[in-house]
Amino acid sequence: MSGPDYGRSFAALRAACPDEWSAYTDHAFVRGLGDGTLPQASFLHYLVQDYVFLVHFARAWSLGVVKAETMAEMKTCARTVDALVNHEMALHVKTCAKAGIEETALFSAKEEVANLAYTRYVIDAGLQGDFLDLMVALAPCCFGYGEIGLRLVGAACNDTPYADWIATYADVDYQQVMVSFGDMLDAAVIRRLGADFKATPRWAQLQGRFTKATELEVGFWDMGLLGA
Ligand SMILES: Cc1ncc(C[n+]2csc(CCO)c2C)c(N)n1
Repeated sequence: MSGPDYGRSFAALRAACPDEWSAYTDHAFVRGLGDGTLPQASFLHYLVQDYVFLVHFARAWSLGVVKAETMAEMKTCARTVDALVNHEMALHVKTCAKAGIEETALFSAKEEVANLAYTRYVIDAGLQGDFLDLMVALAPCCFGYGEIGLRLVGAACNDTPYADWIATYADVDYQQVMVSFGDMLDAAVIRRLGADFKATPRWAQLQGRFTKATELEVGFWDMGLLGA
């Protein structure tokens, strides 16, 4: 199964962990979003946890500003921090408010272990490693949701209550952001490892980080299902 074109590096990373990648992007939670069978309690539980997730993800992307080596890299990271903190989290706030959950409750929500494991893994990849270690740990989150959004918008039944969620990630603007991120990642990889990056020992390490972050996405969906 091939996915959208988000660049060479992502295509190589994804192709090297097909089982983990389908466990993530074709998870029961994702199917439930598409056909509308996901219980609302599971969705809300996920959304509250995802708010906390985005708080820590914004911290991880901020680390990208610290580790960037070019102006293009720094701009991508700075833009993403702004998008997360000032825009994407507003969607969570709005949806939860409709269900009677206030933003202060979101910020102080008890963080599930699967959630904590994922974001701290990513932050540690950035602290211990360099810009590439951080970017490949961040990549499954961004590209995976882009791929899920595109697939579901083509296949979703019309009356799923999760149409807004699907539309957010299938949106052309979001897809364009993923294409730009893919371009930036390709340039960052080639700058540091060369055009034949897949032949380098360093690539195997980066692949390990990408695969681990993908597994942690599976754990996040599992957590969402259990929360109902
Ligand atoms: C568990 C989890 N994984 C991925 C995303 C999607 N996401 C989070 S940050 C980001 C990129 C910056 O815009 C994207 C696409 C999510 N919300 N929650």
